[in-house]
Amino acid sequence: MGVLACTSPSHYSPGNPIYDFFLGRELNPRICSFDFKYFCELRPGLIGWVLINLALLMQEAELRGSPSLAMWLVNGFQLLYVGDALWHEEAVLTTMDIIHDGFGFMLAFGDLAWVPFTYSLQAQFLLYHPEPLGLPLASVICLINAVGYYIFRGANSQKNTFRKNPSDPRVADLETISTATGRRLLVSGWWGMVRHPNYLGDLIMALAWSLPCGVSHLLPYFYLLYFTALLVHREARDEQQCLQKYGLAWHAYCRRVPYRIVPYIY
Ligand SMILES: NC(=O)C1=CN([C@@H]2O[C@H](COP(=O)(O)OP(=O)(O)OC[C@H]3O[C@@H](n4cnc5c(N)ncnc54)[C@H](OP(=O)(O)O)[C@@H]3O)[C@@H](O)[C@H]2O)C=CC1
Ligand SMILES: CC(C)CCC[C@@H](C)[C@H]1CC=C2C3=C(CC[C@@]21C)[C@@]1(C)CC[C@H](O)C(C)(C)[C@@H]1CC3
Repeated sequence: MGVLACTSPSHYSPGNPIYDFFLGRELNPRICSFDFKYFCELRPGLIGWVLINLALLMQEAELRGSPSLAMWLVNGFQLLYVGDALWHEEAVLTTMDIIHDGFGFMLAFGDLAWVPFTYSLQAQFLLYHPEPLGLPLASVICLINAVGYYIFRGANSQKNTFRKNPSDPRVADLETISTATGRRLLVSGWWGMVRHPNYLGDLIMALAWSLPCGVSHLLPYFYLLYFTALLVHREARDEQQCLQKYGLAWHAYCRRVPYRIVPYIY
Protein backbone atom coordinates (compact mmCIF):
# COMPACT_ATOMS: atom_id res chain seq x y z
CA MET A 1 0.00 0.00 0.00
CA GLY A 2 2.87 2.35 0.77
CA VAL A 3 3.93 2.10 -2.88
CA LEU A 4 0.47 3.10 -4.10
CA ALA A 5 -0.03 5.92 -1.67
CA CYS A 6 0.56 9.43 -2.94
CA THR A 7 0.49 11.17 0.44
CA SER A 8 0.28 8.71 3.30
CA PRO A 9 2.26 9.12 6.52
CA SER A 10 3.21 5.85 8.22
CA HIS A 11 1.27 4.77 11.26
CA TYR A 12 3.32 4.36 14.47
CA SER A 13 4.77 0.85 14.50
CA PRO A 14 6.62 -0.77 17.42
CA GLY A 15 8.27 -3.16 14.92
CA ASN A 16 6.11 -6.13 15.92
CA PRO A 17 4.84 -7.92 12.76
CA ILE A 18 1.62 -9.12 14.44
CA TYR A 19 0.84 -5.59 15.63
CA ASP A 20 1.67 -4.22 12.16
CA PHE A 21 -0.60 -6.78 10.51
CA PHE A 22 -3.49 -6.02 12.86
CA LEU A 23 -3.24 -2.22 13.02
CA GLY A 24 -1.53 -1.65 9.66
CA ARG A 25 1.61 0.26 8.67
CA GLU A 26 -0.07 2.98 6.59
CA LEU A 27 -2.22 5.56 8.34
CA ASN A 28 -4.13 6.69 5.25
CA PRO A 29 -3.34 4.54 2.20
CA ARG A 30 -4.44 6.49 -0.86
CA ILE A 31 -4.36 6.49 -4.60
CA CYS A 32 -4.11 10.24 -5.11
CA SER A 33 -7.26 11.69 -3.53
CA PHE A 34 -9.00 8.31 -3.01
CA ASP A 35 -8.54 7.42 0.66
CA PHE A 36 -9.15 3.68 1.18
CA LYS A 37 -9.68 3.89 4.94
CA TYR A 38 -12.12 6.83 4.81
CA PHE A 39 -14.09 5.10 2.04
CA CYS A 40 -14.20 1.69 3.76
CA GLU A 41 -15.04 3.08 7.22
CA LEU A 42 -18.45 4.28 6.07
CA ARG A 43 -19.62 3.20 2.66
CA PRO A 44 -19.37 -0.55 1.83
CA GLY A 45 -19.80 -2.03 5.32
CA LEU A 46 -22.60 0.22 6.56
CA ILE A 47 -24.54 0.10 3.29
CA GLY A 48 -23.98 -3.67 3.09
CA TRP A 49 -25.36 -4.03 6.64
CA VAL A 50 -28.58 -2.18 5.73
CA LEU A 51 -28.97 -4.22 2.52
CA ILE A 52 -28.54 -7.53 4.39
CA ASN A 53 -31.14 -6.39 6.96
CA LEU A 54 -33.53 -5.45 4.18
CA ALA A 55 -33.03 -8.79 2.41
CA LEU A 56 -33.82 -10.59 5.70
CA LEU A 57 -36.96 -8.48 6.16
CA MET A 58 -38.10 -9.38 2.63
CA GLN A 59 -37.36 -13.05 3.18
CA GLU A 60 -39.45 -12.97 6.36
CA ALA A 61 -42.31 -11.38 4.40
CA GLU A 62 -42.04 -14.18 1.83
CA LEU A 63 -41.97 -16.91 4.53
CA ARG A 64 -44.68 -15.58 6.86
CA GLY A 65 -46.80 -13.26 4.73
CA SER A 66 -45.48 -10.02 6.29
CA PRO A 67 -42.47 -8.88 8.31
CA SER A 68 -42.89 -9.07 12.10
CA LEU A 69 -42.98 -5.97 14.30
CA ALA A 70 -39.65 -7.06 15.84
CA MET A 71 -38.08 -7.21 12.35
CA TRP A 72 -39.42 -3.71 11.52
CA LEU A 73 -37.95 -2.32 14.73
CA VAL A 74 -34.50 -3.85 14.19
CA ASN A 75 -34.44 -2.65 10.56
CA GLY A 76 -35.71 0.82 11.50
CA PHE A 77 -33.26 1.36 14.39
CA GLN A 78 -30.23 0.21 12.42
CA LEU A 79 -31.26 2.19 9.33
CA LEU A 80 -31.43 5.29 11.54
CA TYR A 81 -27.91 4.54 12.85
CA VAL A 82 -26.43 4.06 9.38
CA GLY A 83 -28.34 7.04 7.93
CA ASP A 84 -27.00 9.16 10.79
CA ALA A 85 -23.39 8.03 10.11
CA LEU A 86 -23.71 8.87 6.39
CA TRP A 87 -25.49 12.18 7.06
CA HIS A 88 -22.71 13.24 9.46
CA GLU A 89 -20.03 11.73 7.26
CA GLU A 90 -17.34 14.35 7.87
CA ALA A 91 -17.52 13.70 11.66
CA VAL A 92 -15.78 10.37 11.07
CA LEU A 93 -12.61 12.36 10.33
CA THR A 94 -12.22 13.06 14.07
CA THR A 95 -12.60 9.42 15.15
CA MET A 96 -9.69 7.43 16.54
CA ASP A 97 -9.66 5.06 13.56
CA ILE A 98 -9.02 7.87 11.09
CA ILE A 99 -6.60 9.87 13.25
CA HIS A 100 -4.56 7.17 15.01
CA ASP A 101 -5.09 3.66 13.60
CA GLY A 102 -3.44 2.35 10.44
CA PHE A 103 -5.49 0.59 7.79
CA GLY A 104 -4.56 -2.96 8.78
CA PHE A 105 -6.49 -6.21 9.23
CA MET A 106 -8.63 -4.79 12.06
CA LEU A 107 -10.17 -2.01 10.01
CA ALA A 108 -10.12 -3.73 6.60
CA PHE A 109 -11.79 -6.89 7.94
CA GLY A 110 -13.86 -4.91 10.46
CA ASP A 111 -15.28 -2.47 7.91
CA LEU A 112 -15.81 -4.84 5.01
CA ALA A 113 -16.81 -8.16 6.64
CA TRP A 114 -17.38 -7.84 10.39
CA VAL A 115 -19.80 -4.89 10.27
CA PRO A 116 -22.22 -6.15 7.57
CA PHE A 117 -22.28 -9.79 8.69
CA THR A 118 -22.22 -9.59 12.48
CA TYR A 119 -24.08 -6.30 12.94
CA SER A 120 -27.05 -7.85 11.09
CA LEU A 121 -27.20 -10.80 13.55
CA GLN A 122 -30.44 -9.63 15.19
CA ALA A 123 -32.31 -9.62 11.86
CA GLN A 124 -30.80 -13.03 10.99
CA PHE A 125 -31.92 -14.36 14.37
CA LEU A 126 -35.49 -13.08 13.90
CA LEU A 127 -35.80 -14.84 10.56
CA TYR A 128 -35.24 -18.26 12.19
CA HIS A 129 -36.71 -17.49 15.65
CA PRO A 130 -39.83 -15.34 15.17
CA GLU A 131 -40.51 -13.29 18.28
CA PRO A 132 -44.06 -12.07 19.00
CA LEU A 133 -43.87 -8.48 20.24
CA GLY A 134 -46.81 -6.47 21.62
CA LEU A 135 -47.27 -2.73 21.11
CA PRO A 136 -46.60 -1.72 24.76
CA LEU A 137 -43.20 -3.47 24.84
CA ALA A 138 -42.39 -2.20 21.33
CA SER A 139 -43.09 1.37 22.52
CA VAL A 140 -40.75 0.94 25.51
CA ILE A 141 -38.02 -0.37 23.21
CA CYS A 142 -38.54 2.59 20.83
CA LEU A 143 -38.19 4.93 23.80
CA ILE A 144 -34.91 3.26 24.85
CA ASN A 145 -33.56 3.63 21.31
CA ALA A 146 -34.67 7.28 21.18
CA VAL A 147 -32.92 8.06 24.50
CA GLY A 148 -29.73 6.33 23.29
CA TYR A 149 -29.80 8.18 19.98
CA TYR A 150 -30.45 11.52 21.70
CA ILE A 151 -27.36 11.10 23.90
CA PHE A 152 -25.18 9.68 21.08
CA ARG A 153 -26.07 12.43 18.60
CA GLY A 154 -26.10 15.23 21.19
CA ALA A 155 -22.63 14.30 22.50
CA ASN A 156 -21.03 13.74 19.07
CA SER A 157 -22.51 16.94 17.60
CA GLN A 158 -21.51 19.00 20.63
CA LYS A 159 -17.88 17.89 20.36
CA ASN A 160 -17.73 18.24 16.57
CA THR A 161 -19.29 21.73 16.64
CA PHE A 162 -16.89 22.78 19.40
CA ARG A 163 -13.83 21.40 17.57
CA LYS A 164 -14.90 23.12 14.32
CA ASN A 165 -15.81 26.48 15.84
CA PRO A 166 -15.59 27.03 19.61
CA SER A 167 -17.45 30.34 19.30
CA ASP A 168 -20.51 28.72 17.69
CA PRO A 169 -23.51 29.97 19.77
CA ARG A 170 -24.58 26.35 20.43
CA VAL A 171 -21.37 25.65 22.38
CA ALA A 172 -19.95 29.09 23.21
CA ASP A 173 -21.47 29.09 26.72
CA LEU A 174 -20.08 25.70 27.72
CA GLU A 175 -17.40 25.56 30.39
CA THR A 176 -13.93 24.45 29.26
CA ILE A 177 -10.43 23.67 30.57
CA SER A 178 -7.44 25.05 28.66
CA THR A 179 -4.60 22.70 27.73
CA ALA A 180 -0.93 23.36 26.95
CA THR A 181 -1.58 22.55 23.26
CA GLY A 182 -3.96 25.50 22.93
CA ARG A 183 -6.96 23.17 22.49
CA ARG A 184 -9.69 23.29 25.10
CA LEU A 185 -11.63 20.44 26.71
CA LEU A 186 -15.35 20.68 27.35
CA VAL A 187 -16.23 20.15 31.01
CA SER A 188 -19.94 20.93 30.95
CA GLY A 189 -22.81 19.85 28.70
CA TRP A 190 -22.67 16.19 27.61
CA TRP A 191 -18.89 16.01 28.16
CA GLY A 192 -19.35 17.15 31.77
CA MET A 193 -21.65 14.21 32.53
CA VAL A 194 -19.15 11.41 31.77
CA ARG A 195 -15.90 11.37 29.78
CA HIS A 196 -17.44 9.37 26.89
CA PRO A 197 -21.15 10.26 26.69
CA ASN A 198 -21.24 9.20 23.02
CA TYR A 199 -20.27 5.62 24.04
CA LEU A 200 -23.09 5.61 26.61
CA GLY A 201 -25.68 6.57 23.97
CA ASP A 202 -24.28 3.98 21.55
CA LEU A 203 -24.54 1.23 24.21
CA ILE A 204 -28.14 2.16 25.08
CA MET A 205 -29.01 1.86 21.38
CA ALA A 206 -27.22 -1.51 21.20
CA LEU A 207 -29.52 -2.73 23.99
CA ALA A 208 -32.60 -1.49 22.11
CA TRP A 209 -31.49 -3.43 18.98
CA SER A 210 -31.34 -6.71 20.92
CA LEU A 211 -34.52 -6.43 23.00
CA PRO A 212 -36.96 -7.02 20.07
CA CYS A 213 -35.44 -10.54 19.83
CA GLY A 214 -36.67 -11.46 23.33
CA VAL A 215 -34.59 -12.98 26.09
CA SER A 216 -34.75 -16.67 25.19
CA HIS A 217 -31.34 -16.73 23.46
CA LEU A 218 -27.94 -15.09 23.99
CA LEU A 219 -27.12 -14.74 20.27
CA PRO A 220 -28.99 -11.44 19.63
CA TYR A 221 -27.10 -9.99 22.60
CA PHE A 222 -23.75 -10.79 20.99
CA TYR A 223 -23.51 -7.25 19.55
CA LEU A 224 -24.17 -5.66 22.96
CA LEU A 225 -21.50 -7.84 24.65
CA TYR A 226 -18.89 -7.42 21.91
CA PHE A 227 -19.59 -3.68 21.72
CA THR A 228 -19.24 -3.21 25.49
CA ALA A 229 -15.82 -4.93 25.37
CA LEU A 230 -14.79 -2.90 22.29
CA LEU A 231 -15.80 0.44 23.83
CA VAL A 232 -14.20 -0.29 27.23
CA HIS A 233 -10.93 -1.14 25.44
CA ARG A 234 -11.29 1.84 23.08
CA GLU A 235 -11.96 4.17 25.99
CA ALA A 236 -8.76 3.00 27.72
CA ARG A 237 -6.74 3.61 24.52
CA ASP A 238 -8.27 7.07 24.11
CA GLU A 239 -7.50 7.97 27.74
CA GLN A 240 -3.83 7.04 27.16
CA GLN A 241 -3.68 9.20 24.04
CA CYS A 242 -5.41 12.14 25.76
CA LEU A 243 -3.08 11.87 28.74
CA GLN A 244 -0.12 12.08 26.36
CA LYS A 245 -1.65 15.01 24.46
CA TYR A 246 -3.00 17.06 27.36
CA GLY A 247 -1.04 15.91 30.47
CA LEU A 248 -2.05 17.91 33.56
CA ALA A 249 -5.18 19.33 31.90
CA TRP A 250 -6.40 15.76 31.32
CA HIS A 251 -5.85 14.96 35.01
CA ALA A 252 -7.90 18.06 35.89
CA TYR A 253 -10.67 16.91 33.52
CA CYS A 254 -10.69 13.44 35.12
CA ARG A 255 -10.98 14.98 38.59
CA ARG A 256 -13.84 17.20 37.43
CA VAL A 257 -15.62 14.39 35.50
CA PRO A 258 -14.71 11.18 37.37
CA TYR A 259 -16.88 8.66 35.47
CA ARG A 260 -15.81 7.24 32.11
CA ILE A 261 -18.97 5.93 30.42
CA VAL A 262 -21.82 5.28 32.87
CA PRO A 263 -22.54 7.98 35.51
CA TYR A 264 -21.89 6.79 39.11
CA ILE A 265 -21.03 3.26 37.89
CA TYR A 266 -18.00 3.24 35.55
N1 LIG B 1 -20.79 0.96 16.12
C1 LIG B 1 -19.52 0.69 16.24
O1 LIG B 1 -19.05 -0.41 15.97
C2 LIG B 1 -18.60 1.73 16.79
C3 LIG B 1 -19.05 2.99 17.07
N2 LIG B 1 -18.21 3.92 17.62
C4 LIG B 1 -18.74 5.27 17.86
O2 LIG B 1 -17.93 6.16 17.16
C5 LIG B 1 -17.97 7.45 17.78
C6 LIG B 1 -16.58 8.04 17.82
O3 LIG B 1 -15.80 7.34 18.80
P1 LIG B 1 -14.22 7.49 19.04
O4 LIG B 1 -13.52 7.85 17.81
O5 LIG B 1 -13.80 6.27 19.77
O6 LIG B 1 -14.07 8.64 20.11
P2 LIG B 1 -14.65 10.08 20.41
O7 LIG B 1 -15.53 10.60 19.32
O8 LIG B 1 -15.21 10.03 21.78
O9 LIG B 1 -13.35 10.96 20.37
C7 LIG B 1 -12.41 10.97 21.40
C8 LIG B 1 -11.63 12.26 21.24
O10 LIG B 1 -12.48 13.37 21.55
C9 LIG B 1 -11.71 14.43 22.09
N3 LIG B 1 -12.25 14.70 23.42
C10 LIG B 1 -12.33 13.86 24.49
N4 LIG B 1 -12.88 14.47 25.55
C11 LIG B 1 -13.16 15.73 25.15
C12 LIG B 1 -13.73 16.86 25.81
N5 LIG B 1 -14.12 16.81 27.08
N6 LIG B 1 -13.86 18.01 25.11
C13 LIG B 1 -13.46 18.07 23.80
N7 LIG B 1 -12.91 17.03 23.14
C14 LIG B 1 -12.76 15.89 23.81
C15 LIG B 1 -10.28 13.92 22.16
O11 LIG B 1 -9.63 14.25 20.91
P3 LIG B 1 -9.11 15.74 20.54
O12 LIG B 1 -8.96 16.50 21.81
O13 LIG B 1 -7.84 15.49 19.82
O14 LIG B 1 -10.18 16.33 19.65
C16 LIG B 1 -10.46 12.41 22.17
O15 LIG B 1 -9.32 11.76 21.67
C17 LIG B 1 -18.62 7.22 19.16
O16 LIG B 1 -19.94 7.71 19.15
C18 LIG B 1 -18.63 5.71 19.32
O17 LIG B 1 -19.71 5.30 20.11
C19 LIG B 1 -16.91 3.62 17.90
C20 LIG B 1 -16.43 2.37 17.65
C21 LIG B 1 -17.22 1.32 17.07
C1 LIG C 1 -12.68 -6.94 13.76
C2 LIG C 1 -12.58 -6.45 15.16
C3 LIG C 1 -13.08 -7.45 16.14
C4 LIG C 1 -13.22 -5.12 15.47
C5 LIG C 1 -13.26 -4.13 14.37
C6 LIG C 1 -13.81 -2.82 14.83
C7 LIG C 1 -14.55 -2.05 13.73
C8 LIG C 1 -15.66 -2.94 13.20
C9 LIG C 1 -15.11 -0.73 14.31
C10 LIG C 1 -13.99 0.20 14.82
C11 LIG C 1 -14.61 1.56 14.79
C12 LIG C 1 -15.72 1.53 14.00
C13 LIG C 1 -16.64 2.62 13.75
C14 LIG C 1 -17.82 2.41 13.10
C15 LIG C 1 -18.15 1.04 12.58
C16 LIG C 1 -17.37 -0.07 13.26
C17 LIG C 1 -15.89 0.20 13.34
C18 LIG C 1 -15.27 0.23 11.96
C19 LIG C 1 -18.76 3.54 12.70
C20 LIG C 1 -18.44 3.81 11.23
C21 LIG C 1 -20.24 3.12 12.86
C22 LIG C 1 -21.21 4.29 12.57
C23 LIG C 1 -20.96 5.44 13.57
O1 LIG C 1 -21.90 6.49 13.43
C24 LIG C 1 -19.53 5.97 13.46
C25 LIG C 1 -19.33 6.99 14.59
C26 LIG C 1 -19.32 6.74 12.16
C27 LIG C 1 -18.54 4.75 13.66
C28 LIG C 1 -17.06 5.12 13.66
C29 LIG C 1 -16.27 3.99 14.28
